[in-house]
Amino acid sequence: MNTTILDKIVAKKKIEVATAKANVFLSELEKYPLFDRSCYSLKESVLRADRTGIIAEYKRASPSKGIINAVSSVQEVVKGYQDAGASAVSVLTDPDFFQGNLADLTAAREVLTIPLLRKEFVVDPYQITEAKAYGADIILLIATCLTSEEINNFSSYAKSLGLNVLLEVHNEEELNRSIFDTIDAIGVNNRNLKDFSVSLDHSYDLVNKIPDRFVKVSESGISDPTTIRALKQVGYQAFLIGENFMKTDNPAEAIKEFVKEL
Ligand SMILES: O=C(O)c1ccccc1NCC(=O)[C@H](O)[C@H](O)COP(=O)(O)O
Repeated sequence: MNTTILDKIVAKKKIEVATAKANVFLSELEKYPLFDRSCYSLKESVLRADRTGIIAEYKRASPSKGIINAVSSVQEVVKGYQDAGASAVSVLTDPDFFQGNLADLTAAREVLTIPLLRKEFVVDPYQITEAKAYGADIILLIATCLTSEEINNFSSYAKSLGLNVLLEVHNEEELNRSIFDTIDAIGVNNRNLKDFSVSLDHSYDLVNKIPDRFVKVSESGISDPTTIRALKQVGYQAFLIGENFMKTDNPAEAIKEFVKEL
């Protein structure tokens, strides 16, 4: 069987987490000042009429596109996202494939009063403790990378810390084996993480299969306000957008212009 980039990301992630665990014990993370904090609710933020439903992402690079934006500062960008009406902000913390880090997450937390997602490939509950300790309100669980048992256990642990849980699926099989009451939001990733093809059909095909008690999120490949209007019509409440803003010289300005067209 061919090894995909996703396999490589997950393999590298397991090594990264083992190193982190050896360097900073879990009991130490639990003493970090940001760990003892109540989290902003993703659902409440998404439902607010004065916000757009956009979960705007800070993304320096990606496996599919290489370098996207190596210059814009995290605080300037995420503050701009918030000021433009984003419902939440997503910050990638993977260093090897996305050029992110946990310091970016804490820097974002310092300037935000809206929910903050740690965008990461979670393979171990230690990363969930880290997410809280470094300032996140939301964690992502990617069904493609996890068993049903892991999704159940990891989401229960995240809820016990007061975090919001966003589950990411790409097809019906993943959706059907991943629904637990400890999940707050379900995101349909329009990008196939194995071959990077992008199609909004995934969002349209799955929307009515997601129970209405979950916040419905459409993720990736969104570059046009018209697409958001169409996705809203079929039942999506939130929209994860990264590259479309980050590929510009001024992501904060780009979201402002985008929102004017909604
Ligand atoms: O973006 C990639 O190339 C990628 C490759 C492999 C795994 C994950 C990947 N992206 C993570 C994301 O989920 C996106 O950053 C996010 O949905 C925003 O997508 P976009 O608006 O298309 O930047």
